[in-house]
Amino acid sequence: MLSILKRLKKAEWLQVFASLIFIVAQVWLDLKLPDYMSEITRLTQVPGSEMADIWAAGAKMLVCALGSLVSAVAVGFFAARIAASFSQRLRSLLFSKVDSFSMEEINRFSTDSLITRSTNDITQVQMLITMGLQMLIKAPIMVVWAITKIAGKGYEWTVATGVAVGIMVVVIGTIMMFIMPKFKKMQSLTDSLNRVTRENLTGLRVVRAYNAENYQEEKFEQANQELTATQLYTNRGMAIMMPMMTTLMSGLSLAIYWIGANLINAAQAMDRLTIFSNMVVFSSYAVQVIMSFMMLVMIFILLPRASVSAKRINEVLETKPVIIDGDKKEGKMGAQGTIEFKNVSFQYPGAADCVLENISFQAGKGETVAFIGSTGSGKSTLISLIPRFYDATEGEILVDGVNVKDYTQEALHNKIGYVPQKAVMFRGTVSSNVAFGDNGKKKPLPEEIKSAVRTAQGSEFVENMEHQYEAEIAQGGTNVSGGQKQRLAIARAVCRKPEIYIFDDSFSALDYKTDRVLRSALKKESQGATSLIVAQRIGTIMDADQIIVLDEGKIVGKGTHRELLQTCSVYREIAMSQLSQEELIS
Ligand SMILES: Nc1ncnc2c1ncn2[C@@H]1O[C@H](COP(=O)(O)OP(=O)(O)OP(=O)(O)O)[C@@H](O)[C@H]1O
Repeated sequence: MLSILKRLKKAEWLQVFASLIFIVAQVWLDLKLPDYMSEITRLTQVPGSEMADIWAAGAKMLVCALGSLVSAVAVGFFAARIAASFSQRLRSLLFSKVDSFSMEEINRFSTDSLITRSTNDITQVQMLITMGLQMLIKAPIMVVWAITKIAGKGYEWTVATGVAVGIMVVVIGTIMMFIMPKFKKMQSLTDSLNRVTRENLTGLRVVRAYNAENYQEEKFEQANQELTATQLYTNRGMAIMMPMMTTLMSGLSLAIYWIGANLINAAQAMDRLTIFSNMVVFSSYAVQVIMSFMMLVMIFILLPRASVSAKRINEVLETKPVIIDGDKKEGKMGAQGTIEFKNVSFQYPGAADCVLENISFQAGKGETVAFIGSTGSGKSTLISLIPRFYDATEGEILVDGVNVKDYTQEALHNKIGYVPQKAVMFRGTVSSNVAFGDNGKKKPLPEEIKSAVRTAQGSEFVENMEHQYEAEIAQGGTNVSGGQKQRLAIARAVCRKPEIYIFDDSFSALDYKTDRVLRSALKKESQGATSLIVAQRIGTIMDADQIIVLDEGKIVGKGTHRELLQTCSVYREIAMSQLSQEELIS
């Protein structure tokens, strides 16, 4: 918890200090009240007291109470401000940290846990700061101050208070011992609940189509049940604790009055009034002591969960991304548009075997290199190494003659137009999705956006939409078809005017005709740009300058379509399964 508080800014520490002053003022004013109460008690008992004196003491009491109220409001105000601005900053820090993560870190934490950490965990810390600042500081000051006030006012009462505090410590300690570990479990159970909910919502169509609602509900119920059981356990602990505390408080007041009654009985007549007034004051202070402990109990309720949350937030913030930026912004002179893999091998983090082994090839400027192979042969993995979604385990990948690790990621990504296997759309408009991101150049003009959509064969459907290029795109592109999403994703890459295109099976949702027309439009548009295309269809890649055939992570064939038909049995097999005899020899 403390390590996360190190991230508080100077201005926030100043506000903490200001709160401290108000808290001390509040405690002082609260502890002043019993003194006036004692004076009023004394005045009412002493014959011949002036009514005006009673009014004066009452007025002072009122001023103290009002002062305490103002201080409490001020502390509440500061606490809310500090907590809100601190959590706003934590959210931004987490967001940009997660943005800098490679797929390895994202997979390590899991998307669901990263969402819980950026939302629920920060709320826990925010709650602790809001409540804690008021209680955590106030309670100890109150306890110490109240104890010094009651010291010496009668050892019988002090013993009674000591016993009550002793009982309370034992009760709190025992209950905490049982419920603390449960608080720790609660956050990871929230992760699970998020995971099941997210999985269900993203896969809703499949869930419906397969009548899997019951199965999903069972999974949700299990996660929900576990979280509920843990919450019930902790809440029951708290439910026992609170009435015990109030009983203890009432018991202590009773004990103080009972002891007081005995002391008054045994005392001389002239001492009775002093004992009575001491008793009134003592019982007020003793209640304040117990109240302070109760406040600490409240903190104990929040603290374990918030400190688990703080630890989880810190884990993310302190993670050093495995992908470290280089400092180069430019490639080698004369090597622009070239890509070279030199003996590249790759193993997914935690996986037992290499997914890619000893991959070497070169792509010259303006060339099209295609990758084909059976499912799981490593095609997507291979091309994901170029934008450094992962770093190669062995070997080197050169873009424009420079190792990808030596570039700043921004400079590297500015060179690339990447179209993923599954087209990703963001909530916004057609234009905002096509002109997405930054490529280090000027923002594209509306004409350029239109031209990119035209190249991607998307003009017709976009212009048929209401508001055309300003038509709304729902989150995840749920209001456009799979093929339309792919076209917009391709238009996004075209609009970027990159040196290198990477198409990860990006033509699969297009019909054969559109696929062909799109590729020829793309060829015209992207003259001079190097293209790497992963495809399942031979038709898509037949014209490539170089086709690389992958099998179980190894290159088993390299050459043009015609060459491979002669030399590579794996390629021939794929080709024969897709093309007619005429197409094969044409
Ligand atoms: N994040 C990951 N962690 C561990 N292994 C992975 C991960 N992603 C993919 N793999 C494994 O790597 C291998 C290659 O996967 P990849 O997605 O590169 O294949 P592919 O040739 O593109 O397949 P497809 O044609 O089906 O898209 C597969 O065996 C897959 O199980």
